[in-house]
Amino acid sequence: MTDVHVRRHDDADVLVGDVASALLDRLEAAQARGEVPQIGLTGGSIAEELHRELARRAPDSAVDWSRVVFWWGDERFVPADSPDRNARQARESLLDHVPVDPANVHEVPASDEVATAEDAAAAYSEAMREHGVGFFEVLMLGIGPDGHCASLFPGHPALEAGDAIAVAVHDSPKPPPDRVSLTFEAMERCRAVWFIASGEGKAEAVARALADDGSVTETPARGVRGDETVWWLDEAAASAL
Ligand SMILES: O=C1O[C@H](COP(=O)(O)O)[C@@H](O)[C@H](O)[C@H]1O
Repeated sequence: MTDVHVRRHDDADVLVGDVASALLDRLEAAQARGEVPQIGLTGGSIAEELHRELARRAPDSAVDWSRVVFWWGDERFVPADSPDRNARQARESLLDHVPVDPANVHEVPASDEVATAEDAAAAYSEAMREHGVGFFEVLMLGIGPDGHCASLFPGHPALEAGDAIAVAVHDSPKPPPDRVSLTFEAMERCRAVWFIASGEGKAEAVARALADDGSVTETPARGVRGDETVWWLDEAAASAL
Protein backbone atom coordinates (compact mmCIF):
# COMPACT_ATOMS: atom_id res chain seq x y z
CA MET A 1 0.00 0.00 0.00
CA THR A 2 2.75 2.45 0.91
CA ASP A 3 6.49 2.82 0.98
CA VAL A 4 8.01 1.85 4.32
CA HIS A 5 11.49 3.16 5.03
CA VAL A 6 13.77 2.33 7.95
CA ARG A 7 16.35 4.96 8.89
CA ARG A 8 18.97 3.77 11.40
CA HIS A 9 21.08 6.11 13.52
CA ASP A 10 24.05 5.51 15.78
CA ASP A 11 22.39 6.78 18.92
CA ALA A 12 19.45 8.77 20.26
CA ASP A 13 21.15 12.14 19.84
CA VAL A 14 21.85 11.56 16.14
CA LEU A 15 18.34 10.20 15.72
CA VAL A 16 16.73 13.24 17.29
CA GLY A 17 18.91 15.61 15.26
CA ASP A 18 17.97 13.90 11.98
CA VAL A 19 14.26 13.82 12.73
CA ALA A 20 14.36 17.51 13.70
CA SER A 21 16.13 18.43 10.44
CA ALA A 22 13.71 16.39 8.35
CA LEU A 23 10.67 17.86 10.08
CA LEU A 24 11.88 21.44 9.74
CA ASP A 25 12.64 20.83 6.02
CA ARG A 26 9.22 19.34 5.52
CA LEU A 27 7.43 22.23 7.23
CA GLU A 28 9.46 24.79 5.26
CA ALA A 29 8.67 23.01 1.99
CA ALA A 30 4.95 22.85 2.74
CA GLN A 31 4.88 26.55 3.64
CA ALA A 32 6.84 27.38 0.47
CA ARG A 33 4.02 25.67 -1.46
CA GLY A 34 1.60 28.04 0.27
CA GLU A 35 0.22 25.39 2.62
CA VAL A 36 -0.42 25.61 6.35
CA PRO A 37 1.00 22.23 7.44
CA GLN A 38 -0.70 20.27 10.17
CA ILE A 39 1.35 17.88 12.26
CA GLY A 40 0.51 15.22 14.82
CA LEU A 41 2.66 15.21 17.94
CA THR A 42 3.29 12.23 20.15
CA GLY A 43 4.15 11.80 23.80
CA GLY A 44 6.90 9.75 25.34
CA SER A 45 10.55 10.10 26.16
CA ILE A 46 12.10 10.44 22.71
CA ALA A 47 9.38 12.90 21.65
CA GLU A 48 10.36 15.19 24.50
CA GLU A 49 13.98 15.16 23.28
CA LEU A 50 12.79 15.91 19.76
CA HIS A 51 10.66 18.82 20.95
CA ARG A 52 13.62 20.32 22.78
CA GLU A 53 15.79 19.99 19.69
CA LEU A 54 13.13 21.65 17.52
CA ALA A 55 12.86 24.52 20.00
CA ARG A 56 16.67 24.89 20.01
CA ARG A 57 16.81 25.03 16.21
CA ALA A 58 13.69 27.14 15.72
CA PRO A 59 15.43 30.56 15.69
CA ASP A 60 17.65 29.45 12.78
CA SER A 61 14.94 27.82 10.72
CA ALA A 62 12.71 29.44 8.11
CA VAL A 63 9.58 27.78 9.51
CA ASP A 64 6.80 30.23 10.28
CA TRP A 65 5.52 28.59 13.47
CA SER A 66 2.38 30.74 13.46
CA ARG A 67 1.42 28.86 10.29
CA VAL A 68 1.80 25.34 11.66
CA VAL A 69 -1.23 23.53 13.09
CA PHE A 70 -0.64 21.11 15.96
CA TRP A 71 -2.61 18.01 16.96
CA TRP A 72 -1.83 14.92 19.03
CA GLY A 73 -2.09 11.25 18.09
CA ASP A 74 -3.20 10.46 21.62
CA GLU A 75 -3.65 11.98 25.05
CA ARG A 76 -3.94 10.83 28.61
CA PHE A 77 -7.32 11.76 30.16
CA VAL A 78 -6.02 13.63 33.21
CA PRO A 79 -6.29 17.25 34.45
CA ALA A 80 -4.84 19.93 32.18
CA ASP A 81 -1.92 20.64 34.49
CA SER A 82 -1.01 16.98 35.07
CA PRO A 83 2.59 16.09 34.22
CA ASP A 84 1.14 12.96 32.55
CA ARG A 85 -0.44 15.03 29.82
CA ASN A 86 1.23 14.78 26.42
CA ALA A 87 0.09 18.34 25.62
CA ARG A 88 1.72 19.72 28.75
CA GLN A 89 4.97 17.98 27.87
CA ALA A 90 4.84 19.42 24.34
CA ARG A 91 4.09 22.90 25.62
CA GLU A 92 6.97 22.87 28.08
CA SER A 93 9.47 21.41 25.63
CA LEU A 94 8.41 23.11 22.37
CA LEU A 95 5.23 25.11 22.06
CA ASP A 96 6.04 27.62 24.80
CA HIS A 97 9.35 28.35 23.07
CA VAL A 98 8.26 29.02 19.48
CA PRO A 99 5.85 31.68 18.21
CA VAL A 100 2.83 29.44 17.58
CA ASP A 101 -0.66 30.82 17.03
CA PRO A 102 -2.66 29.47 20.02
CA ALA A 103 -5.66 29.04 17.71
CA ASN A 104 -3.60 26.46 15.82
CA VAL A 105 -2.89 24.25 18.83
CA HIS A 106 -5.62 21.60 19.15
CA GLU A 107 -5.37 19.76 22.43
CA VAL A 108 -7.60 16.87 23.44
CA PRO A 109 -9.86 18.21 26.23
CA ALA A 110 -8.60 17.40 29.74
CA SER A 111 -10.46 15.65 32.55
CA ASP A 112 -11.13 18.96 34.31
CA GLU A 113 -12.66 20.37 31.12
CA VAL A 114 -15.07 17.60 30.12
CA ALA A 115 -16.70 14.81 32.14
CA THR A 116 -15.55 11.66 30.38
CA ALA A 117 -12.92 10.38 27.96
CA GLU A 118 -15.82 9.73 25.57
CA ASP A 119 -16.71 13.45 25.71
CA ALA A 120 -13.08 14.35 25.08
CA ALA A 121 -12.88 11.96 22.11
CA ALA A 122 -16.11 13.39 20.66
CA ALA A 123 -14.91 17.01 21.03
CA TYR A 124 -11.51 16.19 19.51
CA SER A 125 -13.18 14.34 16.62
CA GLU A 126 -15.43 17.33 16.01
CA ALA A 127 -12.47 19.73 15.98
CA MET A 128 -10.74 17.51 13.42
CA ARG A 129 -13.85 17.18 11.32
CA GLU A 130 -14.05 20.98 11.14
CA HIS A 131 -10.52 21.08 9.73
CA GLY A 132 -11.04 18.11 7.43
CA VAL A 133 -9.60 14.78 8.46
CA GLY A 134 -6.74 13.43 6.45
CA PHE A 135 -4.54 16.40 6.39
CA PHE A 136 -1.44 15.63 8.44
CA GLU A 137 1.76 16.58 6.70
CA VAL A 138 3.50 14.35 9.24
CA LEU A 139 2.02 12.27 12.04
CA MET A 140 4.68 11.36 14.58
CA LEU A 141 4.18 8.25 16.68
CA GLY A 142 6.11 6.42 19.35
CA ILE A 143 5.93 2.69 19.95
CA GLY A 144 5.70 1.07 23.36
CA PRO A 145 7.69 -2.03 24.34
CA ASP A 146 4.38 -3.90 23.99
CA GLY A 147 3.89 -2.64 20.42
CA HIS A 148 1.26 -0.01 21.22
CA CYS A 149 1.11 3.20 19.24
CA ALA A 150 -0.78 6.35 20.14
CA SER A 151 -3.04 4.83 22.85
CA LEU A 152 -3.99 1.69 20.90
CA PHE A 153 -2.80 -1.22 23.03
CA PRO A 154 -2.43 -4.92 22.14
CA GLY A 155 -5.70 -6.81 22.40
CA HIS A 156 -7.62 -3.74 23.57
CA PRO A 157 -11.24 -3.21 22.39
CA ALA A 158 -10.31 0.30 21.18
CA LEU A 159 -8.45 -1.38 18.30
CA GLU A 160 -11.82 -2.26 16.83
CA ALA A 161 -13.17 1.31 16.76
CA GLY A 162 -14.24 1.64 13.15
CA ASP A 163 -15.82 4.64 11.49
CA ALA A 164 -14.46 7.01 14.14
CA ILE A 165 -11.77 9.65 14.34
CA ALA A 166 -10.90 9.47 18.03
CA VAL A 167 -11.83 6.87 20.61
CA ALA A 168 -11.92 6.76 24.42
CA VAL A 169 -9.56 4.19 25.94
CA HIS A 170 -10.15 2.75 29.42
CA ASP A 171 -8.11 0.24 31.41
CA SER A 172 -4.95 1.07 29.51
CA PRO A 173 -2.24 -1.39 30.58
CA LYS A 174 0.14 1.56 30.81
CA PRO A 175 -0.88 4.25 33.30
CA PRO A 176 -2.79 6.48 33.36
CA PRO A 177 -5.72 4.14 32.57
CA ASP A 178 -8.03 6.60 30.81
CA ARG A 179 -6.96 8.01 27.48
CA VAL A 180 -8.08 9.27 24.09
CA SER A 181 -6.54 7.96 20.87
CA LEU A 182 -6.89 8.56 17.17
CA THR A 183 -8.17 5.45 15.42
CA PHE A 184 -6.20 3.59 12.75
CA GLU A 185 -8.52 5.08 10.17
CA ALA A 186 -7.76 8.66 11.24
CA MET A 187 -4.03 8.03 11.61
CA GLU A 188 -3.70 6.69 8.10
CA ARG A 189 -4.99 9.80 6.44
CA CYS A 190 -1.74 11.69 6.27
CA ARG A 191 1.13 12.30 3.90
CA ALA A 192 3.67 10.70 6.21
CA VAL A 193 3.69 8.57 9.34
CA TRP A 194 6.94 8.77 11.25
CA PHE A 195 7.55 6.24 14.00
CA ILE A 196 10.37 7.34 16.28
CA ALA A 197 11.95 4.79 18.61
CA SER A 198 15.05 4.72 20.76
CA GLY A 199 16.52 2.11 23.08
CA GLU A 200 16.78 -1.64 23.35
CA GLY A 201 13.47 -1.81 25.20
CA LYS A 202 11.72 -1.05 21.91
CA ALA A 203 13.71 -3.51 19.78
CA GLU A 204 11.37 -6.52 19.93
CA ALA A 205 8.27 -4.40 19.32
CA VAL A 206 9.94 -2.65 16.37
CA ALA A 207 10.91 -6.01 14.87
CA ARG A 208 7.34 -7.31 15.26
CA ALA A 209 5.94 -4.13 13.71
CA LEU A 210 8.20 -4.46 10.66
CA ALA A 211 8.02 -8.24 10.22
CA ASP A 212 6.46 -9.62 7.03
CA ASP A 213 3.86 -11.48 9.08
CA GLY A 214 2.12 -10.76 12.33
CA SER A 215 -1.07 -9.42 13.77
CA VAL A 216 -2.19 -5.86 14.40
CA THR A 217 -3.99 -7.08 17.52
CA GLU A 218 -0.68 -8.23 18.97
CA THR A 219 1.34 -5.29 17.65
CA PRO A 220 -0.90 -2.29 16.96
CA ALA A 221 1.96 -0.32 15.38
CA ARG A 222 1.66 -2.71 12.41
CA GLY A 223 -1.70 -1.13 11.70
CA VAL A 224 -0.62 2.41 10.77
CA ARG A 225 0.68 3.29 7.32
CA GLY A 226 0.76 6.71 5.69
CA ASP A 227 1.33 7.51 2.01
CA GLU A 228 4.92 7.33 3.24
CA THR A 229 5.89 5.50 6.42
CA VAL A 230 9.29 6.04 8.01
CA TRP A 231 10.74 4.23 11.01
CA TRP A 232 13.34 6.49 12.61
CA LEU A 233 15.43 4.25 14.87
CA ASP A 234 18.62 4.30 16.83
CA GLU A 235 20.80 1.21 16.65
CA ALA A 236 19.47 -0.11 19.96
CA ALA A 237 15.85 0.09 18.78
CA ALA A 238 16.87 -1.48 15.45
CA SER A 239 18.90 -4.26 17.10
CA ALA A 240 16.31 -7.02 16.59
CA LEU A 241 15.71 -6.30 12.89
O1 LIG B 1 1.82 6.39 26.66
C1 LIG B 1 2.37 6.70 25.63
O2 LIG B 1 3.44 5.94 25.21
C2 LIG B 1 3.95 6.02 23.89
C3 LIG B 1 5.44 5.60 23.93
O3 LIG B 1 6.12 6.31 24.95
P1 LIG B 1 7.63 5.99 25.37
O4 LIG B 1 7.96 6.85 26.54
O5 LIG B 1 7.70 4.51 25.66
O6 LIG B 1 8.47 6.32 24.16
C4 LIG B 1 3.72 7.37 23.27
O7 LIG B 1 4.01 7.30 21.91
C5 LIG B 1 2.27 7.81 23.47
O8 LIG B 1 2.03 9.06 22.85
C6 LIG B 1 2.02 7.94 24.93
O9 LIG B 1 0.73 8.40 25.26
